[in-house]
Amino acid sequence: MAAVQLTSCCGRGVASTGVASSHKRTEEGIGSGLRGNWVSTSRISRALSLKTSAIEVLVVQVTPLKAVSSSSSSRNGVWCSAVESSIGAWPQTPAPENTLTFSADPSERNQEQEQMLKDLADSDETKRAKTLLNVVFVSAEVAPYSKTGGLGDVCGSLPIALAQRGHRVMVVAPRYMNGVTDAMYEGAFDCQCRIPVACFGATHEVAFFHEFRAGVDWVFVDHPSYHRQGTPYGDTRGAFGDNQFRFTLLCHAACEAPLVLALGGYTYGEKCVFVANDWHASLVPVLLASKYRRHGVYVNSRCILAIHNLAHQGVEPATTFSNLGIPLEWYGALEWVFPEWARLHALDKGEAVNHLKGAVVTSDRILTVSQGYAWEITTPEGGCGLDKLLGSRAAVINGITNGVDVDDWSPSVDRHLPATFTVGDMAGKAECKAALQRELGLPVRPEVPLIGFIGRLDYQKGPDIVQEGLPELMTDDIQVVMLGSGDTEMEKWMKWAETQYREKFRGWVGFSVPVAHRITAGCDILLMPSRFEPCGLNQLYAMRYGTIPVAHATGGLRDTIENYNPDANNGEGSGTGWIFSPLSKDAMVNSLWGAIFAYRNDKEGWARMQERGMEKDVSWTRSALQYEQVFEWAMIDPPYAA
Ligand SMILES: Nc1ncnc2c1ncn2[C@@H]1O[C@H](COP(=O)(O)OP(=O)(O)O[C@H]2O[C@H](CO)[C@@H](O)[C@H](O)[C@H]2O)[C@@H](O)[C@H]1O
Repeated sequence: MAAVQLTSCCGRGVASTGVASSHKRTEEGIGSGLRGNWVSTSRISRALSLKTSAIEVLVVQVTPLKAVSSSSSSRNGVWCSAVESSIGAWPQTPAPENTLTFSADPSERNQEQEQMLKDLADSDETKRAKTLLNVVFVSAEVAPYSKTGGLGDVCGSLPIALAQRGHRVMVVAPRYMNGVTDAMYEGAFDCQCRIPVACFGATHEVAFFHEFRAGVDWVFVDHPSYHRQGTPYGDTRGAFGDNQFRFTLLCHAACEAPLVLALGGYTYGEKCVFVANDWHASLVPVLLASKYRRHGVYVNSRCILAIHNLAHQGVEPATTFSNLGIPLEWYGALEWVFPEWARLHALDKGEAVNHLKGAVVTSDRILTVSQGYAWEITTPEGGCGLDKLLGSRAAVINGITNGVDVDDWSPSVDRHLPATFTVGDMAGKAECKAALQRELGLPVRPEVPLIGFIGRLDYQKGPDIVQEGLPELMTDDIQVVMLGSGDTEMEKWMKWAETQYREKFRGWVGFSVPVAHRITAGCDILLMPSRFEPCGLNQLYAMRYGTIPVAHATGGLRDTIENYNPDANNGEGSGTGWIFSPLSKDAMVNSLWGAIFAYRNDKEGWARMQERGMEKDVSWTRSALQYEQVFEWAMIDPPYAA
C-alpha cells in the first residue's frame, strides 16, 4: 500500500518551485500546522498518468508506506515518521518516483488537475477517523507472509487501510516456517516475550515475533506446530490432524498479545476491537466472554466476527471441548448437534463442537464480505446449517464488500507483468496477452478470445462446471487457461484436457501469485462459475486489468459485476461483465457465447466496458470507512456475551 500526503493545494499551502525546495516546504507544512491528509493511491491513480507532463512545483507527495520508520507505532508517530523519512530521502532522489507535480500557479493547472486537488482536499476519505481505536485482527493467514486465498489478501491489506485512517492496528497470525516462504518473516523480530497457554491437557509456551510495516503491527505467534511443510492448513496428504490445537493456540495468544506486547513502547491494552476472521479465530470472542470479562479484563473491548467463508466451521468431536481451555460451563456456546440424517450410525448422537458457531453466539457483531452474502447466510441454501442462528442475529449482521490492494493489483505498476498499461493506454495489455500465450505454449494470436479461470479446485469455485462445458466451448476458435490446485481428480483432468486440446487449452496445476497476475492481465475474459462466493476478489482484480468477468450471479459476484447492456445510456452501453443464473453448464456457456460475440463484433462497446471496470473504485479506503462504522456501533452497545 501507499499513501498520499497532500502537503499543499490550490494556493492554500506553502508553494515554491523546484524539487530541491520540496524538503523545506514539507517541513513548513508540518510546522505551520498544515497537516497533510492520507488517502489511498487509487483515488489519484487516474492522475498518476499526468506525472510525465510534470511541471515545477511538488504539491502532492505519494509516500510508499514501507518508508515509514519502524521505530514508532503510535498513532501520531506513524504520521510524522512517514513524513520525516521521505524528507530524508528526497534530496538524494531528485525526482521521487511516486510524486505528482502540479504548477503552483492555478492558471497553469488544467480543469482535471484542479478537480483532483479539490477532491483530495475535500474528500472524507482523506480525513482521519473521528474516533481512533485499537484494532486487533486475528487470522490464520495474512499476505504476503502466508496466503492460500482471499482471506490472506484481505488480512494483508484492510489493516493497512485502517491504519492510514489513524487507528492503531495489530494483526495476529501464526509464524509458519514451511521451508519455502520462511524469508517472508525476516523483518519480524523476536519480542522476547513468552507466554504459557493452557490447553489440550498441557501448558504450551508460545513466542511472539513483530514487524512494524505500513503503519501496522504484524504480530506472529511462534510455536513448533507452525513449523512444518505445506500450507497453513495441510500438506499433500490432506488437512493437518492437529488444526484444532494449532488455531486454539492462535486464539489464546491473540487474546494475550494486546496485554503483554509493548509494541513501540506500550501495549494496546484492554480497550480493543478484535476482528476474528473465520473459524480459525473463532475462539477469540468465546475467550473474551468466558475467560477474560468474568475477571474484569476486556470489559471495554468488543469482538467482530468476520465471515469470509461459512463452509468451513471448525467442527470437531464434542469430547475435544475440554481441550480448548474454555471454562466447562461454556460448552453450550460451542455445542453443535448434527441432524439425524447426517449421523453415521444408530448410536451416533451427532454431538460436536463448532468453533464458528461459538463465535456467532458470542461476538458483538458479525460481518461478511459482501451485502449479498450477508443475506445468503441467513437462508437455508447459503447458511451451511447456521442460517437460523445467523438469522436470529440479523440485526447485527452487515456486509461490506472487500477492497483491493491497489499497490499489488494495478496494471500500471504490476511487477509481475511483462508490460504495464493504463485505461488511457491499453497497448501493454496486448503485450501481456501475447506473452501469456507464449508462456503457455499456445498459438500467439491477438484476435482469439483468451478465457481464464483462477481458483481453488473445489466445490465452491465450480471447476466441474468448466469441465462440463469445455467440450462445447472447444468447438469455437478460443483459448482457455485454468490456474488452480486442490481436488486431485480435477488436477488430473486439467492435465488430460491439455493433451486433448493442445492448441486451445492449458491447465496450470499449482499456486503461483505471479502466474495469477499474468493470467488476470493477459486474458480477455475471466470465468467464475462459483457455486457461492462470499465476495470474490478475482473479478475485482480482473476489472482493474480490463479483463471482463463472466460469473455466476451469487454473493459478492452479483454485487460487484453489472451485466453488460450495449444499448443503455443512448448506445454508450452499461455494465462491466456478464452474470448468469442458474448455475448450470448451459447458462455458463450461453453467457460466454454472449461475451465472445461482443469481444469479436462490438469492439467499441468492449473497450468502453473495460474502461468502466478499470475506473471502478475498489480501493480499501471505501470499505475501511464502513468497517469503522461497524466498529463504532460495536463499541456503543454493551458486550453481547459476558
Ligand atoms: N492457484 C492459485 N495461484 C495463485 N493465486 C491463487 C490461486 N488460487 C487462488 N489464488 C488467489 O487467491 C485469492 C482467492 O481469492 P478469493 O476471493 O477467490 O478467495 P477465497 O475463496 O480463497 O476466500 C474467501 O475469502 C475471500 C476474502 O474475503 C472472499 O473474497 C471469497 O469469496 C471467499 O471464498 C486471489 O488473490 C487469487 O488470485
